[in-house]
Amino acid sequence: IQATGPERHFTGADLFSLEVAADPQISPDGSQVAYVRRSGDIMTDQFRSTIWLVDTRSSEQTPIAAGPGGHFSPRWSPDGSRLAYISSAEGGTTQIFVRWMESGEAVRLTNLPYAPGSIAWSPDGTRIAYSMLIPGESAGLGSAPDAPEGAEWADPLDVTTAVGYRADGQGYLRPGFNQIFVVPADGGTARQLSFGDYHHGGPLSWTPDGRAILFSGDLTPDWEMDPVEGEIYSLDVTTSAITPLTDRNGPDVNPVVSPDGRHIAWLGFDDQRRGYENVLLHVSDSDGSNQRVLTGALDRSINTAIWSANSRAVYVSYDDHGQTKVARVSLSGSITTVAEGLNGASLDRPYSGGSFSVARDGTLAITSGPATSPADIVLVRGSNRRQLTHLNDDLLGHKVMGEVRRMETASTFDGRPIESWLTLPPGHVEGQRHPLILEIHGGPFAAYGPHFSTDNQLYAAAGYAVLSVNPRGSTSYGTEFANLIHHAYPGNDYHDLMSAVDGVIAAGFADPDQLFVTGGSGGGVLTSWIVGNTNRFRAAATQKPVINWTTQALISDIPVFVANYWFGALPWEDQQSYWSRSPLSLVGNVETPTLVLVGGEDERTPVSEAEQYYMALRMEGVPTTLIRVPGASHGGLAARPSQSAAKASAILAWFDRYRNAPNDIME
Ligand SMILES: CC(=O)N[C@@H](C)C(=O)N[C@@H](C)C(=O)O
Repeated sequence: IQATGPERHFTGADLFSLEVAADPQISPDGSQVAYVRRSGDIMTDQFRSTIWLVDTRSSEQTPIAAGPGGHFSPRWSPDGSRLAYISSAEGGTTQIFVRWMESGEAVRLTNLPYAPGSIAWSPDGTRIAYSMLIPGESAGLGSAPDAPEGAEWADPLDVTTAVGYRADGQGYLRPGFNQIFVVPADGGTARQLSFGDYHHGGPLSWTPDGRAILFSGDLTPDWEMDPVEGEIYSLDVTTSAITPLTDRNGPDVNPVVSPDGRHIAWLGFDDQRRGYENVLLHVSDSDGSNQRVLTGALDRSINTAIWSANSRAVYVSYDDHGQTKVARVSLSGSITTVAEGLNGASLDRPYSGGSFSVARDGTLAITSGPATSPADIVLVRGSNRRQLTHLNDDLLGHKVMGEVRRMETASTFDGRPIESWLTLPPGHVEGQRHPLILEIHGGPFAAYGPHFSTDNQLYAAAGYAVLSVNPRGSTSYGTEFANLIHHAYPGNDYHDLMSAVDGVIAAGFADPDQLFVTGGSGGGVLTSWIVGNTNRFRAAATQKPVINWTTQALISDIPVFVANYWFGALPWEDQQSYWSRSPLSLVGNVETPTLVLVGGEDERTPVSEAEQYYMALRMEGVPTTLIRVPGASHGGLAARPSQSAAKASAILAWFDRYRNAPNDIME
């Protein structure tokens, strides 16, 4: 069928044309920003990563690595003359490349058997440190008979004694440990610096004299059973001797040495085995003495820390009321917000996020954009903001997108203010009511905000208003609000969600007879919880949910964390709590037609969670359908544009089936 005019609404096919900016790295002199551009590719059905350079004066763009393969992690040499990055340009395993900016020549520096990560220039620009997994031996037990020559036998048995033997996005893990290496920056032989059966984690930070590299890890025998623990260590580049710089019960991670070498900044908290803790910015003297917290008064979690060039302050990003901001934190602890409105690279749902870097003079490069478009690169100099890229103007400039409005309601449970964002159908006319989709975030310790979301825009283009709520438990409102669901999730967050729905009905935006609900992961938990508690919704779609906390605590890739931090007991020690907080315990109440959807390779909330719910709904005679997204992990449910568009389409088709159904069909 021939189109008779331009398509003014956002469509599933548009996902292939979206582009989003990530990982902006401003050059030390502030003249250029290297960034990762992720672009939909209709022929491979993927988002491809390329590296581009944008001039901060002219906004002119130059490709740095945009040919075949994936290219990411651009990092400037300390003098700004070279750019290191990781790339699969030559096929096979990703490698470290360096580009000489003046000549434009790029060379592959390494020939590594496994993918490198956490690349970090030495302060004199002569070496690059990186981390890489060194495979270990599988635990052996018994043996197969000897194979005759030429025989083709099945793979040997896979024997494991590891706690972390699976990970979302990776499947069953190859045994081995992350080690730290260093390679000359103009080519040569890489040298392994760390050894032993422990993970030596990035990011890596050199001391200014180039003699040591700081990293984090848990180098204690019990590391497998304590998923949160971590300390900062100093690794001597010559002798490989390791010196611990921190020692407390709780994570100490992301060390960064100040440019003058006098201080170390890092992130961490005291572990109280609570579901949520604010991650705090710490500093100490260079030997780990004189440790103190700089952001205790902020009551927000710190995501990233970068020293100012004069070593007097640390720039940090943090989430506040669903928005990501950058603040300058002085060594005396004064905190000044210097940039707002950051946006992350995730496209399907409106999660908070975003990244930034700082030039020598304090100019910031941030990822930012309105709620109706994916993130671009924005330059922030004092109170001046300048958008350097316009990656989606060509696609979205002539489309009518769903407008996003901030809402606030008092919870009927205890009167607390509950913030949310309402995406209205394009062309909304004041006073018009729409069918409403309540779309619930996961985590549960995470936050939605005024950020671009393909799911919400597709639902809005189909005529639905979409409500993204931050119920109790959401991050970016402080420790007390987040921990209102400690050992009590799902629970009173239900009332916050219902209050937000009633708020948009009272405000005249939503048709009270046309309510729908969906959400993923923790949002899938709450979707299933809602239909177990009320029949107000015409239809539901629970995505990658936890349905049974006992199986989740034993089969997911975060078993010890779920048991120790979200329950405080093992399933057989407190089966009552595990069962009463499981949506499966309420399945006998469900009458709402409920679609169940999960990634076929989800290791976080495994496929068996969704399958249990689907079968329980079938046994109860509730209208349902099970959708598996082939090859999709938990984090990658929307990684392939075709699947992301088809997922939204399936949910809309399910809701449309019940949208205009007469009430007697619903009963
Ligand atoms: C900690 C964690 O992974 N929780 C999951 C159960 C979850 O809810 N994830 C969210 C962030 C998602 O939307 O996938």
